[in-house]
Amino acid sequence: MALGSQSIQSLGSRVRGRRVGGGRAFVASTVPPRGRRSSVHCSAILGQLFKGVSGTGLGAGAALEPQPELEPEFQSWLRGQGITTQPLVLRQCGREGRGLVAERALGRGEALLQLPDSLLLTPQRAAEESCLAPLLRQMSSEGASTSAAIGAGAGAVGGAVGGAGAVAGAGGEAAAALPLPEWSLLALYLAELRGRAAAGDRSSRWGAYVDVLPPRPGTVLDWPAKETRQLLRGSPLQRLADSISGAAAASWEELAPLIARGKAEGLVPPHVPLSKADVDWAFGVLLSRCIRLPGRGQMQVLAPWADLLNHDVNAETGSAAAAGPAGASGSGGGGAGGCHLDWEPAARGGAGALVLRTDRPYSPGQQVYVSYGPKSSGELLLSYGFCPPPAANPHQDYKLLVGVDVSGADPLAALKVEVLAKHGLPPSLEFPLKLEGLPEGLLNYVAFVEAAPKVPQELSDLGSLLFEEGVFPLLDGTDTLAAALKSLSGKCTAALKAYPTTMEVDQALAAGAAAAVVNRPPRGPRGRGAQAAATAAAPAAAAAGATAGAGGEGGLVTLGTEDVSVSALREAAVAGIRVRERQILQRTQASASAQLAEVKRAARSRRR
Ligand SMILES: C[S@@+](CC[C@H](N)C(=O)[O-])C[C@H]1O[C@@H](n2cnc3c(N)ncnc32)[C@H](O)[C@@H]1O
Repeated sequence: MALGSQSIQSLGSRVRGRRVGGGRAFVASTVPPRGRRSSVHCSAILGQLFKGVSGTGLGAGAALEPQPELEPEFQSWLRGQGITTQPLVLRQCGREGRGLVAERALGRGEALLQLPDSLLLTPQRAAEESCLAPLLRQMSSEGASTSAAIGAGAGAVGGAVGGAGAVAGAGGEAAAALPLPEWSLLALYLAELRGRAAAGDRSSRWGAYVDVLPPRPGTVLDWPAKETRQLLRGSPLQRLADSISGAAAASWEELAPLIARGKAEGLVPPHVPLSKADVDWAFGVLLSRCIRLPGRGQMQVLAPWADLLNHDVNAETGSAAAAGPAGASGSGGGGAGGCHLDWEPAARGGAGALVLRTDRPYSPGQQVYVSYGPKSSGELLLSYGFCPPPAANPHQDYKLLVGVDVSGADPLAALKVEVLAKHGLPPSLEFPLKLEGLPEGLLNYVAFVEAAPKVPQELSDLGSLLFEEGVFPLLDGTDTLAAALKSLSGKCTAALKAYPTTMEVDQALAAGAAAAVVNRPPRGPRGRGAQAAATAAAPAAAAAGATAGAGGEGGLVTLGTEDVSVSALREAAVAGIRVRERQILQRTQASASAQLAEVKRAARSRRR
């Protein structure tokens, strides 16, 4: 599924003439295309969403108290690789897990991190260092490159990855030489590294990095499939979950025969399982930590140390575009605010480095954030395992899928698909409905796919009028704008009916979790063993805007005074998302009805 915001925007930009909603309260909104995000932003202020709930106690301007070094082996490895970790220090940042904090006062525009190429786990490096390197080389020389299936599927994951917008197919600077999509190469090598680490094999230089990766990244890939279906029923998030798991499955389909061949040829050391479980874990790590570098041709990499930056939605304020550590993109420097993370060729005396540039001054003790991109709370939940309160997330939306009915019920379907293609539009599109207004171009698109002209050839003129001139004509005496508004209203009704729960139930579910969490004082710093459960707890804890203490084993975490299963926490987070989605649908429906009434009134007065 490739329902890109790029298409939505190009559609919007084409629509001229009679604008719908323009100048009214219900105005058009669009999403920046993933591929063109040009900056990553960070903020030192704990997000509004999480005000006062960080377990670190590190508020803006607080002095940084000395603490024992976190992940000392990892940090000593970094130093051994020539990295100066200062002036950022690794700290436990409450519910957000580990994060990077300013150790001293930082000035605006300071170049931090400075990771050289040798410290980036690139797809090329993964291919070269993999135990399957001989096979991968052979594939490269045979020009095997990317399979279409994976390219398409993984692209969907990539979009979720770190907001990576990261298309997992050939994308990086050395893409032409890659035997497999970037995504698959990284997953393959990461799975091998995990196997080696588990067996105590310290031969890889990445061992210290792999040791600090989360045992359960907490993405939707960790959710039981049945639970995912139940939880997301009725929500457009189900499509995102499907595309993420579909891409992971497609990638595994591609890797499995290669791994089997490598084992048969004795290339895989006996202590390295390269199991599906290890590859699945690697997909989760990539989904939540992979970084896309515009400065290196959109290459996706794992970047130790840089991938310890947490997300703050406010970190993108004041700038045109953003992506996250996982999608960290930033060529172009961004707008007024926000850190900028990207490969800078001139850094390190011209050798090049991954650089994080501060957007403004920071006080000692302030956490430095980046934005993982303009993502809804559901997108963050599925891709990163945490869920900011949807009502406070400016990127919260309801992704409405609109498309030509290709089931056979519409006799004009083939012609419609053809005309849409002529205008550079796909047969179906996701439009991000928001409380503030309709996505630009939505009504034009709906008017077209719903049209049923008596003379099919009229579709061609209709396409030109709607998409090139932004004009909604009369078609066989029917006002196409009125028809689009009516259809939109109907779609909202249907979407509202598709939820398995009621608004009241969802409000209670979400509020119940929030109350239980808020009533619970945060616990002390977590140990490594508690991390998996804590990560899983993050969604509802974040949904509640508070910290859940990490508790017991076997999927149990402590929430309020009770031990509840991680499933219950996810349920509460998703309930909070459904509440917001419903509000968006209701507002859209009300607005569509009001506009429809206005259109009818105008038609009546024209007739008089
Ligand atoms: C790129 S890593 C950042 C480092 C991470 N905190 C760690 O300890 O490894 C992304 C993960 O950090 C956590 N995270 C990042 N931003 C967060 C936020 N605003 N709230 C809660 N968790 C967050 C999530 O677990 C996410 O999957």
